[in-house]
Amino acid sequence: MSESADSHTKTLNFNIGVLGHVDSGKTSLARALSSTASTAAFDKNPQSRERGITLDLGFSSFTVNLPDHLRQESGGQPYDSLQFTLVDCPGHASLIRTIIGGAQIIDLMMLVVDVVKGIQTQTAECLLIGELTCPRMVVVLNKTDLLPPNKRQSAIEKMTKRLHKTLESTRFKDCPVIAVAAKPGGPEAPDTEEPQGVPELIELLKKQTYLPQRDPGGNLLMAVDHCFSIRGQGTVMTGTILQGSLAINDTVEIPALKVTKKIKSVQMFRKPVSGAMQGDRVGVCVTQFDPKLLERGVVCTPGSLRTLYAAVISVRKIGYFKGSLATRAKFHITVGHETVMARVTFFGLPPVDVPDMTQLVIQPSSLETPFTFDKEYFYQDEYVTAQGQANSGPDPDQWALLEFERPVTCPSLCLVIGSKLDTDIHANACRLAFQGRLLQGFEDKSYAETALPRLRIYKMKHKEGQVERVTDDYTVIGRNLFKKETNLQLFVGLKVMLSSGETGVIEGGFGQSGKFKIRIQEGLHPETKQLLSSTTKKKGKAGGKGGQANEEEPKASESQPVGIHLHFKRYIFDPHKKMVQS
Ligand SMILES: Nc1nc2c(ncn2[C@@H]2O[C@H](COP(=O)(O)OP(=O)(O)OP(=O)(O)O)[C@@H](O)[C@H]2O)c(=O)[nH]1
Repeated sequence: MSESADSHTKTLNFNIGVLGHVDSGKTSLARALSSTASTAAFDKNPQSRERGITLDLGFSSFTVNLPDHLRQESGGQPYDSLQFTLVDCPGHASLIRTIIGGAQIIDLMMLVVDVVKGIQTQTAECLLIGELTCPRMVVVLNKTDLLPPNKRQSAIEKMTKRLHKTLESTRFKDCPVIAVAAKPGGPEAPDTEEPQGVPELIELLKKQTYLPQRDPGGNLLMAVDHCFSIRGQGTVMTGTILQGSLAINDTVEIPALKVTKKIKSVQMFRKPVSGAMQGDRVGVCVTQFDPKLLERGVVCTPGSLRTLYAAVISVRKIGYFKGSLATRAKFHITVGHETVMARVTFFGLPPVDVPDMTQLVIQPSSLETPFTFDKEYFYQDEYVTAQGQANSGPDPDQWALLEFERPVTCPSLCLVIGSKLDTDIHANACRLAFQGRLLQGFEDKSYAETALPRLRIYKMKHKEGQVERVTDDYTVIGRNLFKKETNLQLFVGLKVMLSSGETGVIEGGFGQSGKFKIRIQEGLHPETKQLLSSTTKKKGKAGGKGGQANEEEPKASESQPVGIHLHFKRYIFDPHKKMVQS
């Protein structure tokens, strides 16, 4: 919670994410709110006008009188005013980046809907993101001036009903819906045209506020969105503190530049302060560096962030995503404050014939599925939705390995969103594919050799061959299970099953053509011997070499009555590709 420059007044900062489909009027609304608040009689604070028009890279703020319910809630720590910081989220990529980065600090989401167009693709995506990250929402139906005056009220009511129906299945079930015209007349209208419904919206926002939980503890993480230098003073980075706190004289790290810098001064909305904490928007002046090197990025407690080449995440498919989640496919991954491409490998626990109910228990934290290197995991060609869970609840026991195209810097356990941003926004399809939480990061560039072999993800394989002949009561020669070039040593010791019922063990290769010896511990059944010797006799007649151990390949047309079945596991990241018995 911010302490304003004047130590006699204390301002409570409340962050509102402004989200909605392209062109729904987010920026116009943010502008209308800021200017209405600073010019109208909402605020008796003399500094509000100056603050209210601070528009910088999608962030604006305005100050209003503290509502009574907050005065009561804040009890021993009374505030004098309430500052709304609007985080206007523009294009999609920056939207999810901002939201994920700001997940801990957005206290309320304002979903802007074009009243004429209703719910559009991005509206639905914003709703999803809101569900993942935001405790409260207000829906703003914008552009009501475009409705014919005589049908305006009924059209607004109809749209409100439709929205409530859509929201029924979300946790924003009873959220308020309000109608406005942020910029009546559209782009051509003169700026003097007064917005409609904005004072009412401000009142509604005030009612929806609560005391946000901010934690000054833990490592500092600040998202920087702008950087410039001031001659003689240093370089200023503006941004939002996502985690922890900072103060003058602290040393902070800029991971992208691999440098640490000392904080010389801090400002909040142009007023000097001695420090700031989670949720605050600040300008931080540090010792000089070239601002061009850091357009956007993060600042943190030295050594607290990790640069990852790959990661294991818990994963849940987003129900509205129509595409498939195929292993080895590439997705845009938003993690921490970055969006990068990554190749994804999905895996889960081995399938069970009889469902073990303990495996279907949903983790209460809903996003964090325990992950450990000690378990064995089952490779999935495609993400598997847990039985009976549909897409609504968290999937237990579903993970994914992400291999980033370039390393990412992020805090541990952060939220991860996978999307297909290259899908056409007008295709009317949800581009958010899955969400999860980062559970295990791989910081070593050579993770494929060092860490991945520890990740025991296996595929089940099945091979079928035939017994060619018997050499003695305890040994048979098999064929057609392996190719000539297969390294049979990798299979030595694996158990096989004969179609006649006996089990055996692969003892080693036999000759050069991929044949192999099987040791039958219990001995061959007399019937099996009988069956095989009759085939061998037949073959002997045909080929003239029956009974003798040789490497001649039998003709494909010759039927072999005894089959060999081999089931084994293959660990997909095993550098030696050793085969293991199932
Ligand atoms: N008629 C009318 N037009 C509006 C209203 N609000 C916004 N517009 C117009 O709608 C267009 C989009 O407005 P913006 O505020 O830029 O929308 P946005 O959602 O911020 O757009 P992006 O950031 O590009 O996603 C502009 O041409 C605005 O002038 C309104 O209340 N009525």
